[in-house]
This record gives sequence, C-alpha cells and structure tokens, in this order.
Amino acid sequence: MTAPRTVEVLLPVAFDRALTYAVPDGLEVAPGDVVVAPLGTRPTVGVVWDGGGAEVEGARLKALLGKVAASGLSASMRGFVDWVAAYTLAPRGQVLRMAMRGLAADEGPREPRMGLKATGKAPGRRTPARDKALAAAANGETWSKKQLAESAGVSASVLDGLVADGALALSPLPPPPPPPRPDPHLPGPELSPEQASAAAALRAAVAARSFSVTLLDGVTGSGKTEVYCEAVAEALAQGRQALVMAPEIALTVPFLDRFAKRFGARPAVWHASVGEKGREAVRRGVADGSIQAVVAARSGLFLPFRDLALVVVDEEHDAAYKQEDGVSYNARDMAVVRGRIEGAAIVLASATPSLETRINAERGRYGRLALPARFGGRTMPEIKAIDMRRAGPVKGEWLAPALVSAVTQTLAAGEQALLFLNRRGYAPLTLCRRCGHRMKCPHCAAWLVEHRFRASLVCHHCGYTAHSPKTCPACAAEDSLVACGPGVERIRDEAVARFPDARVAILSSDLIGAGERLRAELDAIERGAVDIVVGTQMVTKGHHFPGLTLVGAIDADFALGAADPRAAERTFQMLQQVTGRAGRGERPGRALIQTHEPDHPVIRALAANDREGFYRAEAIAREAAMMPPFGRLAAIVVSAPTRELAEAHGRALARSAPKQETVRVLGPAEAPLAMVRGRHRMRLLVQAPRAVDVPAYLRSWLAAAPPARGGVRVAVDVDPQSFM
Ligand SMILES: Nc1ncnc2c1ncn2[C@@H]1O[C@H](COP(=O)(O)OP(=O)(O)OP(=O)(O)O)[C@@H](O)[C@H]1O
Ligand SMILES: [Zn+2]
Repeated sequence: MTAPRTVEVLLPVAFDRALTYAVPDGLEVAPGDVVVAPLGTRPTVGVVWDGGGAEVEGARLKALLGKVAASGLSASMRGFVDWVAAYTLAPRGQVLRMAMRGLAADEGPREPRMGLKATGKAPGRRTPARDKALAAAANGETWSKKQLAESAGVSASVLDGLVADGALALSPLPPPPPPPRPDPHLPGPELSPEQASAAAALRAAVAARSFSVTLLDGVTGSGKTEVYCEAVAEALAQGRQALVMAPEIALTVPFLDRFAKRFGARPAVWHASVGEKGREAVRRGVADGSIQAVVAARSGLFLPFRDLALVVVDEEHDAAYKQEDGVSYNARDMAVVRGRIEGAAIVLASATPSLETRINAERGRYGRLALPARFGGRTMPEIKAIDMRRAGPVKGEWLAPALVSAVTQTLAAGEQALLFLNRRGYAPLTLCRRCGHRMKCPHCAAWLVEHRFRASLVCHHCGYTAHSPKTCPACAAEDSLVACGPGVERIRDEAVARFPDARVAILSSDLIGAGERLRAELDAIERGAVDIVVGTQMVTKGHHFPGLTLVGAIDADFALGAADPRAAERTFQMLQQVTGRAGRGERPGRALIQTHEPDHPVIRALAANDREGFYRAEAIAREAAMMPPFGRLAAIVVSAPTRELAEAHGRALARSAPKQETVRVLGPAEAPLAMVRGRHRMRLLVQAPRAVDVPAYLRSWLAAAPPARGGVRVAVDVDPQSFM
C-alpha cells in the first residue's frame, strides 16, 4: 500500500502552524483551495497552504472531508497572511481568519429565486381579493410574492390559495441585474495646475504596474480626493481594481456619494456594519474581478482582490488604522506590505501626515506630492487660542465669552459654526457632592461616563452600562450626584440654551451610527439646514461643509496622552483637521481653540499656520528620544485576574529578555489603564534602533520565556499606537 498524499492546511483558529492532512483518493487540491478538514471532531473550513504534499507514513493522519466551491487565496494573499503574522506575532490562523471574512460556505451556482406567475387557469373559487391578485398578475410577468401582494393589495395567504388552486404557479425569477459599473471615462472636474500635476504622477504610478508608495500631502481643502480619484480612474480604465480605505466607517459614507458623482456608480462597501450577505457578495465580486472599486475600513485590506492596482489610504495618519484587539496591525503599514507583494501603487493621503510617513518621504523611500494651498484660491482659516486661565467661562459653563461672541457673529451672518469636543456623552465623571464618591466601572480602572440622552452611565472601555442612580450608592444621599466636566451632549445643551433660535445638530458615533441617519445629518449640514454642529472627532476629518466658517475647539487636551510619544503630533493633527473644516466654501473661515496652554508649541504652530515648523520641531524631539520613526517600539501587556499575578509574570518576562546591546526593555510598570474587564494590566516596553528586527527579537524572547499560567495573558503590540 502506498502512503497517502498529504497537504498542509491552515485553519482560522489561534494556531500558528498549518496541520497536515491526507488527501482522499479522487480529490484534487492545490495551495489556496478552500477545504473542510476535521479539527478534533469538528469539521472546519480552512485553506490549503504551501509546503507539504510529501508522502507521510501515518495511519493516524486525518483526511480532508472535502473541498468548498469558493474562491481561495492566491499565492500573494497567502504570502500576505504569512507576512502579517510574522510581523505582528499573531498566530497565522488568526490572520487567516481576517482573510476569510465573507467567505460563503458555497460560492457555486445559485438556485434561482422563485416567484409567481399567472397560469391562465381560472381559480375554482372567486373572491374580490383573488380577482385583484389575478388582475395584477395578468401582465404575464413573474412577480416576487412580496411585490405581487403589495401591488394587488392582498395578503400572502391569498396568493398561496391561488397557487393551491392552480391559478398561479411558481416560476423562477430572472436574476437581478448586476450593479452598474463605475465608468472611468466620465469627465472629472477640471483640475488646478497643482492638482493636475499630482494627478498625472499618480496615474503614472498606477500605469507603471509596479509597487510604489506616494504620499499625497495636501492641506485641508486642497482637493486630495479629486486628485486620487484620477488614480482610481486609471486603475479602472485598465480593467484592474482599486481599494480606497478610510479610517472610520463614518468616513466611507460621504465618499460613496463623491465617488458616484465622479464615476456614475457607487463603489462596493466593506466594513463591520455590512451584513453577511453583503460581505459575501463583495468578497465574491473582488475575487472574480466583477467588482473593481471598493471603499473599506481597515479590514478591506484582507480582501482577495484578483488584480489589485491601487490602494489609497485616506487620512493615513489616523490612529484608527491600528487594530488594537486580536491581531494588532496597522492597516496603513500593512497596505504598503500588500502593495509590495501585489505590485500595486499605494497612495497615502493626508493633510496632516504621520511623522513616520513624512520621514519616509524625506528619505526617499516614498514619493511625495504636495498640494500646499486650498482649491479655488480659498484661504486657510485664521486660528487663535483662547487662554482659559484668563478668559475662560464662568464655573459650570464651557464656552468662553470670546467663543460665544464669535458664534453669535457667525449666526448673524447666516453662516455655520462647529463646536468640537473629543468626548462622547454628557460628562466624563459623576461624583457625590456629599461623600465624594466617584462612579466607577466595576470591571475597569475607569470612571463611568454619563450619557444623558440615554439616561445611563457607561464605561467606554468595556461597555458596562447602568441606569443613572437617584441616590449615591456609597452614602445613600439623595440628589447629591453631580456631573463633572463636559462631553459633547453637555456642549450641545449649552449651545441650545445660549442660542435658542439656532438649529443645533449633534454628531457623535454613539448617537448617529454610520448608516442612513448619518447621511441625513451630513446632508442637512451641507444644505445649511443646521446652524451649529456639535461633534466628536467624527466631524473633524474628511467632511466638506461649504457654509461652515467658524470652528471652536472646546478643549485642546494635552495632558491626556502624557505617556504617549505621539501626544503632541496627535493633538496637532486633530486640531489642524478640525480647524480645517472652516472656510471651505465661498467665505473665509476662522477657528478658536480653548486651551490652558496657549504657549504650547502645538498651539503656536497652529496659530502661525506653520505646519512645516511643527513637523521639524517634532522630528528633532523624537529623534533625540529615539522614538518612532527614528527608533522602534513594541509593547507587551501582561494581564491577569490579580495584580500580583500580572506583576509576577511581568517581572519573570523582563528577567528572561535576551540581552542585546542596543535593545532596551523598560518595565514592567502598571499600565495607565490599570484594569480592563476585571483584568489587571502591566506593561513592558521594548525600545530599539531601526536596524533591529524587533519581531524576531520578541519571538526568540517569548519562545524562551516562562509560560503564562493561572489566567495570565500576554499580548504583543509591535509599533504600538496606544499607550494606555
Ligand atoms: N478641481 C476641482 N474642481 C472642482 N471642485 C474641486 C476641485 N478640487 C477640489 N474641489 C472641491 O473642493 C472641496 C475640497 O476638496 P477635498 O474634499 O477633496 O479636499 P481634501 O484635500 O480632501 O480636504 P481634507 O483633507 O480637509 O478632507 C470639495 O468640495 C471638492 O469637491
Ligand atoms: Zn469597564
């Protein structure tokens, strides 16, 4: 007897290794095929991986259960999965799981949907409802049951009766027409000379059919979208595919309409709120090439494109590109990796590029195209700081007098104002006036945030929600709980109270979501049906509201990210983005920033409109501290049910760190967010020069480290973005 043929199969579970299976006689499989394999006793869908295929002696070898008629993973996709896993230290199976999203169990030809058709036979019994149904069906077409019932104004049971009677018969419905395809040959807008030359460079990058990375560095309102749409047009015209990524689902919404205006049809959409059926359709369409353009949140990077020509990473600086749970990867960086593997052009677009990307461009690793001025001769907003120490509001209010009078003037001129505060809910802290008790999350080292619209207290880390209590849970005093500090809901209340005639809208992800509600709100603002917009960071980027001329930033918030080496950069980016919403239409804009540190270099750079100066100073500071992009960082978070366990394991880890001259291991120290979901957290930080292969260092470290026991978990984060 000959030994069985075998293959390696990677399964979408937390295994790093592919498992070896026997291939039953009569089954032909190749790397990339989707197969069903037994995992323990459970049939599991996985992907045939590279390697293996040898003849192995093994009576106990399990056999594949079958093959699935679904588009598999190309060699480049498999290479991408391997690469991401190796870099992030995530098990390969966990990365594979992301690449299998939307995979239907069977993509084979579908059974046609059945509808109803008149047979011409008279029913045995006539009623007015039956007559109506037959009259509607008399046109001879096949109707869906629902449509026929609606059109005739009868219930579904009437139709069932007619089928039983032979007057209606089941009949296959014609397949739905394919969605319209975007047309790359529609004329785009007329571009300014700067835009035109940037667009030509991007078109050339796509036409080159090879890997390249280009930073599209253009100030807010410079028309970056119009420019990168030309690169999309080039990809479409070649019959190839383009992926446009946005850091948040909410930002995909306005892009859909802009894309449709440019190309006559909407792109496919891919993100967490798309339902299972929709995802299956997108996955199938990108795999067979019938879908050419996709707009997606970060997970779209793992779609199995057949012929990917272009990836645009819009707002490339955005921290939301970093996934923090499961596989910790930065979709911006992994887009570059995918581009290298696929030979695709990568465009990183931003008005406030990350220092990482700026330095890559300066050192010639990336190309750089600049749009230094706004489109149409519009000017950048004038930015001023309001010193909250001297010119702040009275206690209990949050809008400084100078901001109030600016809003008043803006409204009087028939223009719109935006009040920005990066804090959801009504108040970040609720405390008892009598005993000083603070309302805390029972599972996290965090305060509960009051959400007054929902009458509840919510933990922003674990989602724990409680009704706002009437009495203090500690001292039982009645009506003693007070809200401290503002969230957007509170700013909205103040705006409504101060400007009773103004139409005030609030935009916050927890209130609006990313669906039709959001679209309706954005439309209303664009049309001028809203006077004051109050919003979280959801409103800071990407949006274009022509009537908006004043932006008020309620709190410049530097202290928040004290442990974060990117705190200054992030604050600069956020304020530059939000102030960049002002004055994009006919009239010039201005912005007021409420701050307790008006002399902070970030505020000074903003007020002086000195972007370059800020980046230069920031680069010097980061280089001196050997912080990214001049050095490398990785974080290891140890969590455990008790602090002692977490600390002990953190110490043991630190002791087992391989000695390498240039690599520093800091900690363990208690994480700024010391407990989440009941787990105590300690952090270690690895700092190394750029030349060090940090993932390799971590791998050899963790392989030799004492195993985590007793509920201890170790999470590795290469290139951390969050320092909580
Ligand atoms: N060549 C053009 N012709 C007509 N309108 C244009 C042109 N370029 C840009 N615009 C318009 O100018 C506005 C700003 O452009 P866009 O939103 O692309 O800027 P942006 O650079 O992406 O800004 P931000 O970074 O602030 O999001 C949009 O309404 C856009 O349609
Ligand atoms: Zn919590």
